[in-house]
Amino acid sequence: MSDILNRILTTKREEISAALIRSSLAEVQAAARDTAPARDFIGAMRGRMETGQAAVIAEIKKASPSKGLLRDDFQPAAIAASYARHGAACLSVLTDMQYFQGSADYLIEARNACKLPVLRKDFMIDPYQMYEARAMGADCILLIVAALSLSEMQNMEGIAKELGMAVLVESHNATELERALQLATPLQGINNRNLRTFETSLQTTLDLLGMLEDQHIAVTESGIHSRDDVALMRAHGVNAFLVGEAFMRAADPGVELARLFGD
Ligand SMILES: O=C(O)c1ccccc1NCC(=O)[C@H](O)[C@H](O)COP(=O)(O)O
Repeated sequence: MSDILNRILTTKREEISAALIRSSLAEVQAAARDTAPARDFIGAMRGRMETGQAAVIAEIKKASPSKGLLRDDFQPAAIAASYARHGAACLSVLTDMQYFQGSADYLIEARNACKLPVLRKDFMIDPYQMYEARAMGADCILLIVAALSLSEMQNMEGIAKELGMAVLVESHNATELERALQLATPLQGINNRNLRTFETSLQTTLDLLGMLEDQHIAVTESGIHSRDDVALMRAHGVNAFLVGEAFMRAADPGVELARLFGD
């Protein structure tokens, strides 16, 4: 496991211990079950692709370990509304505080500002976080194969299903993808970022694509910056994208989405 992932996961374990003192598992489970039903994340993705469009998961991320602060003028509700106006299929909102300057409040504000389904982008290692995610309104959660055993992922996928949330499973290499493919979710994320060097290479997606089957949706994640990047992916049949930095650095993130993905 990379150093950065190790550090993040250590922080997550500390955060979960602290959260359990504030609210018990039973309390968070009750809050999750009291929340309005989840929006259809996979349906929104498929809806775009069925009409020949790219399905873009547009990310709301203030900062990142690899790039530091990405956006000073950070207003999640305004960004979400702009993404919705300019054709995003779904949102991804970073809720990790320590490494990404994210927050649960940002997810709540972004989701309230539009009708798009929302991914809670965080480092999920414990079922507690799944109930927390649903209680804050998340419609989808991320499972990072590098951070979890197969049985942990299967257990968490089962809880997501019970709560009506979709699962995006994320791999960085063929060994991870073999494990990811043992889950039921069609949403298979391939992350182009090497977590040791932080370099991104779209070749990672191209190398792993052949392992997926017709029922899967390949989501290429990280390092999409230009219309050429989008065209390269689409030429290889990849029509689902998770994009953060390129949008966050633009004056209007939604306008940049339309520029990268428009005809
Ligand atoms: O973005 C990082 O620096 C990072 C570091 C360590 C673990 C995960 C990290 N990023 C999470 C992501 O997967 C990206 O936010 C997402 O794929 C969007 O990537 P980009 O378009 O390159 O911002």
